[in-house]
Amino acid sequence: MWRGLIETYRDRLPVTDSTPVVTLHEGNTPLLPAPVLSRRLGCDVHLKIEGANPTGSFKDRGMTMAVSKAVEAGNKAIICASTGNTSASAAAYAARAGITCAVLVPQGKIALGKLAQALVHGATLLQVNGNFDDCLSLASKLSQDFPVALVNSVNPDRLHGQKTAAFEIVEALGTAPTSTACRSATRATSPRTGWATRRTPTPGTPRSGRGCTASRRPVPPRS
Ligand SMILES: N[C@@H](CCOP(=O)(O)O)C(=O)O
Repeated sequence: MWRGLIETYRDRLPVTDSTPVVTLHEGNTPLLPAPVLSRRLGCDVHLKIEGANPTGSFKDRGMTMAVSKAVEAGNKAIICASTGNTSASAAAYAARAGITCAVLVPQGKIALGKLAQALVHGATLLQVNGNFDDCLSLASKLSQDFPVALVNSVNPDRLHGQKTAAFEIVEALGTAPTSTACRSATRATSPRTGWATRRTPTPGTPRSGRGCTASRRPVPPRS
């Protein structure tokens, strides 16, 4: 049975035997061949279906790490700024860990379905009269002034979790892809995914011969 990212990739993550693993069995998402896009772009395109994660987004990859490490450090509460997916994920993992989750959202600028997920999982919602950056500054200040862990992707543990998508991609393809692309909303994830695919051992393939560029630009068509 799939036991979630931390158990699967613990040799490549900053965890020890004493790290409490907070998991909803995230990861192991399908890598779907995309024939229409492949024809249009002139190369083999695969789509990683991250919506198949427990709360419906790739954020769960990072959140299993961030919440596990927050609990390991003795935190009884986490905080995040969000416009949607991060709040749903943070709330679900906090509920799993039995700790408090506070979510700062820009008033009127959050996806309602995601807001509902956060509330259903018991998060405390603070609406801020400002934009996402204002929420993040406030969340960051609160995490400095109070014993509460910030779980936005400025938290390096989040990025360690999110890089695991690369391990799954390489395992599914049997080799590193030429290029990975993430939508721009995942600023922190794109370089980290490229970093990880470059460093994932691929049996039978010289590692140095397989480059991977994390890019937000489409892959140029083959001539
Ligand atoms: N669009 C994001 C904003 C938070 O990003 P994060 O990478 O810091 O979690 C969201 O889902 O709220």
